Formats: sequence, C-alpha cells, structure tokens
Amino acid sequence: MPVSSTTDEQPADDFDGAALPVNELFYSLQGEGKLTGMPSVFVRTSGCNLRCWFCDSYHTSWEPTHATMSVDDIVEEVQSHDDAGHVVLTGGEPLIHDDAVTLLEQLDDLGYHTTVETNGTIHRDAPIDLASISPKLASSTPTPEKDPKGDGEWADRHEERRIDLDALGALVDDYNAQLKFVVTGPDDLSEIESLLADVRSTAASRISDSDVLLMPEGTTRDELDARQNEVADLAMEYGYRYTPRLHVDLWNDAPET
Ligand SMILES: C[S@@+](CC[C@H](N)C(=O)[O-])C[C@H]1O[C@@H](n2cnc3c(N)ncnc32)[C@H](O)[C@@H]1O
Ligand SMILES: Nc1nc2[nH]cc(C(=O)O)c2c(=O)[nH]1
Ligand code: SF4
Ligand SMILES: [Mg+2]
Repeated sequence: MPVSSTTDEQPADDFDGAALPVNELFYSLQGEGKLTGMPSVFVRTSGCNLRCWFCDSYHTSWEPTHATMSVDDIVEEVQSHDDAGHVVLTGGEPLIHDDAVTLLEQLDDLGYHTTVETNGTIHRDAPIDLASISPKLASSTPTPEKDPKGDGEWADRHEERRIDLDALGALVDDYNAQLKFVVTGPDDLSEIESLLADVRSTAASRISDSDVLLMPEGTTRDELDARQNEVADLAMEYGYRYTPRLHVDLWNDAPET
C-alpha cells in the first residue's frame, strides 16, 4: 500500500467511523521476538508519543506520514493476504489510537493471532495475543548530538515519557508478553536489570528471563554486523534471550519488509 504524503500525526478524528492513520500495510515474516519467522501481515500506524533517535520507522515518528484508512478497509486488506493467520499491529506507537482497539477486536473475531508492538507507555484493554513490549532505555533519548532532525528539542519529553511502570505492569499482567530491549552496548544492561526489578515488583504475574529479549540496535546489515555478536554475548552472560532482526538480515532496510 502506498504511503500518502500527508504529514498530520494526529489520529483520524475527522473520519466517519473507526479509522486509523496507516503508514504502511504489508505481508512479511515476523522479524523480531519469539515469533520470528512467522508469516504475518503488518499494519503500521503513524504517530508516536516518543522520539527515539534510532527509530527505524522515521516516517511514523519524526516526520509522520499516513493515509487514513477505515478499520473495515484495513481488515479487508489484511484478509487479501489469504495465507496469513498472524497480524502485527505496530507503528509509530499503535496504542495512542483509540481505534486500535476496534481493529484488534475485528481481527480477533476473524480468528487472527494478534501481536502488538508497543513501547509500553500505554495500556489498553483489547484482544492481544502477544504484547511485544519494547521499553525505551536512556540510550534511546534524542540528545542534541543524536537528534536526527533538530537540536534535542524532544529530549526532555522523551525522557519524561519513556517509562511508565503502571502501564508496563498492567500490560505484563493482562497479556502474554515479551519484553524486547533495543541494546546499543554493554552499558544498557544495568538499566535493563534495574527496570526489570521495578516491573517485577509492580506486576502481579511472574516475568521469566526467557520472556526478556535483547535485540541489537541497527537498521542496516552493516550496523547489525557491527553490534550483534556483542549483544549475543550479553544475552548469554545475563541469561536473557537474543532476538535477531531477521527482516534486516533478509531485506536490509527496504520499506514494507
Ligand atoms: C518502530 S517500533 C514501533 C512500535 C513501538 N513504538 C515500539 O517502539 O516498540 C518497532 C520495533 O522496532 C524497534 N526498533 C526501532 N528502531 C530500532 C533500531 N534502530 N534498532 C533496533 N530496533 C529498533 C523498537 O524497539 C520496536 O521493538
Ligand atoms: N519483518 C518485520 N518484522 C517486524 N517485527 C516488528 C516490526 C516493527 O516494525 O514493529 C517489524 C518490521 O518492520 N518488519
Ligand atoms: S517508540 Fe517506537 S515508533 Fe516511537 S520513536 Fe521509538 S522506536 Fe520509533
Ligand atoms: Mg520495523
């Protein structure tokens, strides 16, 4: 589906009925996490409440673009990929949109397995089969030196918003969840350990180390080549799971993959 040229990052509130700002909708293999390799339709909404400097979906966060699609049309396009039983709702941050719930309900009614890729700052009540939570570490903050667009104007807002323990605890308690951390280097591990301790004391349910995944930061094969062995070693050292970025291995940074 082509990406429109509109740059409004707000939800599609002028649309009659349930609708979402869609940046791209495509069929691929799940490239990250426990379901890596699973044929899946990806629905990528536009708009995000954070601004990670490394965001691999720049046109949903830093310079959002979208086409407004009714939920009915999204479902119809999902169904056109008739070999897929899995749908991944991602973004941007998909849970900023009220109508994400409507979409998930319709997909659930049709029997799809739903994964939601979320930064973990927002909890919603919806039929989610896998909450794929990627809490954002301090190393994601768009400091003036790392800002891809300006001079660090988003740094404070990002820093204030990136961790919400209540939302994280509720997501872990209500859903089958994985915690998938983007790792830029060994210095990230102390923050992962202390955040995990905080989430474990907030959530009622147990979080097993096998539900904690370390994913190397990188949007291209070259970037991943430079970092993935170090992250694999960290996973072994700490007893967490490693997740590759299969889509980058297969298709590098091509859109709609
Ligand atoms: C674009 S985000 C959209 C969903 C949600 N906003 C989030 O961050 O979880 C999808 C996934 O890509 C990860 N990601 C984004 N940029 C990345 C990068 N440069 N390297 C590795 N993972 C990245 C995120 O952490 C998240 O797991
Ligand atoms: N193939 C593929 N797998 C993915 N898993 C999570 C993705 C995302 O951007 O949320 C993603 C993506 O963009 N492509
Ligand atoms: S939270 Fe997700 S979509 Fe938002 S800027 Fe970070 S990686 Fe990109
Ligand atoms: Mg992606």
